[in-house]
This record gives sequence, C-alpha cells and structure tokens, in this order.
Amino acid sequence: MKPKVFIARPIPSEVEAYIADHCTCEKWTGASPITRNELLERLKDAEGLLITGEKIDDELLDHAPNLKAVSNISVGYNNFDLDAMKRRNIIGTNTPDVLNETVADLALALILSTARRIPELDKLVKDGKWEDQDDEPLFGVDVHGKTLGIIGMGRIGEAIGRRAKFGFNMTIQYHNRHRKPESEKLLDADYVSMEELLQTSDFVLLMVPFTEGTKHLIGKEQFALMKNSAIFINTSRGQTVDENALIQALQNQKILAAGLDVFDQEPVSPDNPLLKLPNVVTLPHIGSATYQTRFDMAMLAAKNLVAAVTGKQPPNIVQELKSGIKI
Ligand SMILES: NC(=O)c1ccc[n+]([C@@H]2O[C@H](COP(=O)([O-])OP(=O)(O)OC[C@H]3O[C@@H](n4cnc5c(N)ncnc54)[C@H](O)[C@@H]3O)[C@@H](O)[C@H]2O)c1
Ligand SMILES: O=C(O)[C@H](O)CO
Repeated sequence: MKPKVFIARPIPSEVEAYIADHCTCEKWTGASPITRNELLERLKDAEGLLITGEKIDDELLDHAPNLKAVSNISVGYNNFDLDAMKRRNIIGTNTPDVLNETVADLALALILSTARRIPELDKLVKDGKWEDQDDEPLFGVDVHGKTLGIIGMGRIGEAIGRRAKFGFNMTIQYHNRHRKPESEKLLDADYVSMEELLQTSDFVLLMVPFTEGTKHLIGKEQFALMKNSAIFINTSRGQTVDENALIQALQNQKILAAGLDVFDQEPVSPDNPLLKLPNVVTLPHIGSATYQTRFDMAMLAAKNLVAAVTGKQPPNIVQELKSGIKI
C-alpha cells in the first residue's frame, strides 16, 4: 500500500504527479491558505506532510499519530520545534541550494533600490512630480566600490558576496559563527568581529537563520555602532532584528536607509511605522519567488518527502535532526 501524505500548499501539477506516483495524496484545495485548525484536522492518517513554514510542534504532532516526515518547501526551518520532532523521531527536511542565486539577486536588488532610492523616485515620476529643476534632491549614494558587511556567510551569503565583488567591485567583509576560508579566498573577503563589521561597513546585510541564538541579533546597540551613512538590508527572517530599534534608528537618522524582505510579523501590519518611511524599501518576503526557483524548491521538497515516507534517505534532512533518525 502506498504511504499517505498531506499536501498543505499549492504545488505545480508536475510535482504533485511525482508525489502521486509514490504516495496516496490528499491536498488542501481551499482558496485561501490552510488555517491551523484545518491543518490539524487533516493529519489523522498522514505519514508525510508537505508545507511551507507552518509551525510543527507538540500540538500538531499530537494530531498526527502516523506522521514520519515533514518536508518544508523552504530552506529556513525555524518553524520546526526540533525538540518535539526529535522526541518522536520525525524526519524534517528543507530545500537548500536551489534558491541561492535567486535570493542573492533579490538582495542585490534591495541594495541598489535603497542606495539609488528607486521606489521613491519611481513614485515621484509616476505622480507627475518630476520638475525641471536642480536634481540634487534626487541624489542617492554609490554602491560600486563600497564595503559590504555580510553577517551569515552561508550558501546565500556567499552568492550575494560574488555579485557584490565581481559585479560591483565592492569590498567584502563578513562575520559568521565559523570562518569560511573558501569564501575568503573566492571573495578576497576579510573575517571581522561583529563590532568591526558594524562600524566599518557601508552596507550591512543580514543572512543568518532564525534560531534562539540569532533572535534580535541586530538591535539598538548594533544600530548605534553603524555609520550614519549605513544602509541595512535584511533578507533573513524578521525576528533576527529588533524592529523597534530599527524604526528608531531610521527615524533618528542613525542610519541612512533599510531594505527589508522580511518582517517580525508577516504579512506586515499596514500600521507598521516602517511602511511610512521614505528611506525604507519593503518587499513581501519574495527572496526565492521566481517561477523556476519555486518549481525547483517544490520538486526538491517532494523528493525529500517521497524518500522519507518510502524508507529511503531524503537528500536534505535538516542538520539538527540527522542523528537518531532511523531510515
Ligand atoms: N528572504 C527570503 O526569501 C529567504 C530565502 C532563503 C533563505 N532565507 C533565510 O536565510 C537563511 C540562510 O539561508 P542559507 O541557505 O544561506 O543558510 P546557511 O546555513 O548556508 O547560512 C547561514 C550562515 O549563518 C551563519 N550563522 C548562524 N548563526 C550566526 C550568528 N549568530 N552570527 C553569525 N553567523 C551566523 C551560519 O554559520 C551559516 O554560515 C535561512 O535560514 C532563511 O531563514 C530567506
Ligand atoms: O527560507 C526560505 O526558503 C524562504 O524564506 C522562503 O520561504
């Protein structure tokens, strides 16, 4: 008998067909995203679950007595309660690498958009406010030749560094849990302390996972160390930044600007002060959102899921759950 899986997110038909070749599939077909309660109700028989970021904790696992594996269609897995999953030998997988270049493209787009004030000036033109006058009020700052400080020199951090170094002749420095000699060689990058990075970078870019150790990694103290001309970019998770401290830093011109793909609360509340500041470029968490990359992520997540529920080694079990899992 084929293992039963529940697909909680819309996925391309080709990916669904691949899963259906190996598993009995049930899927969420509602017009809006599945709610927590609806998800809990659908898990009674499921041995596998395909999701994007839904919280996997004791409450959910209590509703899923047959569950063996949860496959995330994302590289970040801060939605996994790793202890709860470990206690029940649940396999958890993610989708690394296939999205690196796409997310890196978006990070560069945020760097350029903030430095050259692209959304603000686009609005000015479309609002008919482009006047024949001295254009100094439209000036921005250069990107080429400046110093980019990357906090979190992982797979995506390095892809961003490559673009910045070889596309824009930027100087790269980074801070990471561990030194990355390969990245240092490739990017001619300096490993520096967090303090030095914050004090000397023109652009500070955050690309760490959200864990207990990175919650509010950047807060009041860190913004205080940055240059007044610094531009802050967050493409990691909203919770890695103390958002109130960021708002203060921008309102008090402690830093020049910010480019944000991620927020503490998503979707961001329309009342969030960040949305009222002209020197902030905002995006709705779309780092990996191109047709090709989202297809590749869904297919990789499907391969992880099928392998896990059919007793094979999935290609991408998350690091913390690797030991102790019996395939
Ligand atoms: N905006 C988006 O759409 C989007 C897309 C993809 C990934 N992400 C986020 O980016 C994260 C990184 O993805 P990745 O594939 O590059 O992961 P990765 O594991 O390859 O890289 C993360 C790096 O951060 C470092 N790190 C961890 N804690 C740190 C700390 N306290 N200080 C300094 N460095 C630290 C790690 O050592 C690692 O080198 C994901 O976990 C996800 O949350 C966001
Ligand atoms: O972690 C990821 O893969 C991105 O944030 C998309 O969810």
